[in-house]
Amino acid sequence: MGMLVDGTWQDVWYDTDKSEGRFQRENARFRDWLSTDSDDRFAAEPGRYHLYVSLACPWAHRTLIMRELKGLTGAIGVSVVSPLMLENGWTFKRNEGSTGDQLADRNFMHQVYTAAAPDYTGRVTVPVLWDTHHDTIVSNESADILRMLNSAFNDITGNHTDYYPAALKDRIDAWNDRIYPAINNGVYRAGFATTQEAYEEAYDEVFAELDHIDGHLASHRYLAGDTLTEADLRLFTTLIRFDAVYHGHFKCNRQRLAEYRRIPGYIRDIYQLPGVAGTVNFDHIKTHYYASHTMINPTGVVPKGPATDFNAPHHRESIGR
Ligand SMILES: N[C@@H](CCC(=O)N[C@@H](CS)C(=O)NCC(=O)O)C(=O)O
Repeated sequence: MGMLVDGTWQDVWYDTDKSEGRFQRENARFRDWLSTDSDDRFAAEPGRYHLYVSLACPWAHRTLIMRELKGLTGAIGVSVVSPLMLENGWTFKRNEGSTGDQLADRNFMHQVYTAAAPDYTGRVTVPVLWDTHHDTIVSNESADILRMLNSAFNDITGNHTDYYPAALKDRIDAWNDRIYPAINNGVYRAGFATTQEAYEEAYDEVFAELDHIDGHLASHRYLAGDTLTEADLRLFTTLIRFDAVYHGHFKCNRQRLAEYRRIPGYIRDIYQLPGVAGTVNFDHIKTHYYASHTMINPTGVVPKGPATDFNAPHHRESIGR
């Protein structure tokens, strides 16, 4: 674990000293957008853009699911990093489960960042959307990448399914605003807290929001109603990891999600959508968290369980109808 400082890699852990033990996520720095206009700098074209992802990472996972649902697997290539993130950060070690860097055969993810910005200072995160024409990073913000994949390639693929429809925009935005701090980032705030108070604050927020969601799902198949939207995809990647990782490793252990009434069926509903199960890799997920965060789990031993059947029937087809 580390970061780039003026383009040089430094092996340092998150600094929580200045924030009373609270983990604070850094904002993404590359925030350009793909365009449907062929004259624009980042025009959408098949074969031109590439995703750098970790199969362990919930933020990267969102972009892989959208790539599947939007029929973009042929148009956008993928490089998967090794699940272990140690002194060199994310690596492309093929003997540790990486596909290798499919574009330039680099050894480390930080070299992707310095290829785009030689004097970059900041964290080296996945996902990254890379442009092979300008040899640079378009975006390293998963929420933005999700929106781009949702709309920029529609005329190329003919897939016009909209996961951020105008009619549901306000509802989706409202859910995203709740779920990001309380759930997506909430589990990290619990897990990376270095004071009791910071941990308990995050833990309480995580379960208050999960309780709220479980209640909502009693009468709504998905967050925004009976339509699957990006808000569900953003929530799903945290939920699918919860019992395997966040419950134990991040100490979010008031209960397992399996003990909720509706959340387990909701997870299976999304898991069973065509293309989604293939994006879920529990080997990478568990190895990454338990073996990379050596200050939380110094032995690096990876738990075998839990044994959850995400293919069991979800019985949610008629909810809310
Ligand atoms: N805001 C980013 C966050 C991405 C992120 O934090 N990814 C994690 C992996 S789950 C990462 O690469 N962390 C490396 C680090 O913080 O040094 C997004 O949503 O794309």
